[in-house]
Amino acid sequence: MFPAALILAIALVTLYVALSVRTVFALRHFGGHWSAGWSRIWLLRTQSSGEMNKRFTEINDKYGSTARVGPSILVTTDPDLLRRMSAVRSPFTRGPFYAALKLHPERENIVSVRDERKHNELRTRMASGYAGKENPHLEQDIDEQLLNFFDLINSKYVARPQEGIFRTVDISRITSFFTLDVISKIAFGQTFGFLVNDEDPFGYLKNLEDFLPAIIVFGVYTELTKILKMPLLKAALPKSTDKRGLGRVMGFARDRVQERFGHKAIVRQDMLGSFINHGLTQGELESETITQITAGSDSTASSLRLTLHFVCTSPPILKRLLAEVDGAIAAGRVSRPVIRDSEARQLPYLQACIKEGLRIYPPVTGQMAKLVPIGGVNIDVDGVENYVPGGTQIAWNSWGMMRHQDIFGPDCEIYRPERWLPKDKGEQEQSRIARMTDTVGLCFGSGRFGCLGRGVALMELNKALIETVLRYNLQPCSLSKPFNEMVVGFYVHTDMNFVITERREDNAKVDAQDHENFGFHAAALPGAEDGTSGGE
Ligand code: HEM
Repeated sequence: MFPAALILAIALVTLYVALSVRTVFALRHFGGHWSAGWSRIWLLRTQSSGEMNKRFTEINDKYGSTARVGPSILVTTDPDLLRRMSAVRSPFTRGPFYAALKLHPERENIVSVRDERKHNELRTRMASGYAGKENPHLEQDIDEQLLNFFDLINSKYVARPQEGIFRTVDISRITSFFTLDVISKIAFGQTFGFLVNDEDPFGYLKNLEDFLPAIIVFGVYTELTKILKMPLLKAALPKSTDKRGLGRVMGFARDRVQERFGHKAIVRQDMLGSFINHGLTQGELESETITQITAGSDSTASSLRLTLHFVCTSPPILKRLLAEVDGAIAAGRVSRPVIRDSEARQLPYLQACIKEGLRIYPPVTGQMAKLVPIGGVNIDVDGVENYVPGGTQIAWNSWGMMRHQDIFGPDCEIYRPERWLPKDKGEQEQSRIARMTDTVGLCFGSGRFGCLGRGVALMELNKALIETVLRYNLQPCSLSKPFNEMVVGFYVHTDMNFVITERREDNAKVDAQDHENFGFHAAALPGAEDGTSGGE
């Protein structure tokens, strides 16, 4: 008995070692951390480090534009490879990674479904709803939420030090409130009420933070998603009957969907209305509405808050942006109280600021790994052809992709919107900018996997960035640590505390007058000018 068990154990270990060696050798042409060929522990540690974007970039910088991060996982910063994998007739498919993006306990959604035919069909039916083509109120709905955003700031967060009112606000929180209310309004005609209540009414954002460990583990060991089908674990997943968190959001979405069916069905021209017109069933919609909320809120919020941060902490950039828009307002090219999307698109420096924001902080940093087809493919890695066997997943490193020095210039770590402005009208400049534009557009993915909400996201950014800097001065409370950041495929920002004061044309004049009226003098510390050391 004993020898038989021993033989079995030895046979299993030998089999395991042989399979591992085969896996390690299959991608031996690709550099990476020494342990990455043997296990996914390095990947797990990287994902849980809170700075996966930077660690992936270190690996790509060291080992090449496509490098190894797991036994059968590569990561790439190569824009051409991403385009190739996502192209309409490409044989690459979604990798097992996508299964981890299933949020509804029973149903797939457009982001998680791996079956190509089903995905394609869903995409065709949902595209016009996401693009807002069947929603005549889309722009007005966004404007309304932006004005609610300003009402919240005006009523609770504007500091007026001269009146003894000292306030700060965490802009990571209120920018999320803004995009969450926008998406709920344009998706099903009713806001969640984040902005008007100045709170997270469902505990959704808090719940997202609680889920971070699971998001990290499932993103690496994607096969674990299968165990979630077990009744015991399934019961622990968010449900639409929950009182708080994602489950409560699911319940809200389910109720909005239910209202559209039955004999007293509400008919509205919004995303949901468009999806219904294109034949999505009630069950499909219950799953898709959760995806709308998760896909459509955090990414835009992080881009908005970080672009605001970069613009407002760089006086020459802010000055130039304001000069551009003030000039356009004076020329009657900007609607009030909120700029139109079409007008914002005509402001080159505003566009440069937005593109630079998306470049320096691409909002989606998750793997979004594509699966190499059976039979394998040859790919180019920095000028060398390498074979990748079928079944390998190729993830993207969006952070590294947006930092290619040969595309964006040697100062790609710096927020500099000027890089987007042509230095002359020559062909070389045109192709430099076209290449940068093509690459930064990839932060939305590409081809048959590209973001369906791109137009909505850009509309929000076009409006919110310029209208905020027109109304307010924003100053981070701490320059040494302006915010806490955790990167887990998206950004979790906390304590992004800013002082917000009203921007009034006459502010500078008023201050100068105050000094005159009260006879203030700069009381300099004794020092060099009067020849004293100031120490006595
Ligand atoms: C700056 C903001 C945004 C960025 C950077 C962004 C980026 C992305 C990326 C990288 C993907 C996946 C690409 C892939 O799988 O290869 C994606 C997919 C998607 N996004 Fe966005 N997104 C943004 C905003 C939005 C908004 C506002 C919405 C909804 C209104 C939205 C809806 C979607 C949907 C539905 C998909 C799935 C498309 C499909 O599977 O065919 N996104 N987005």
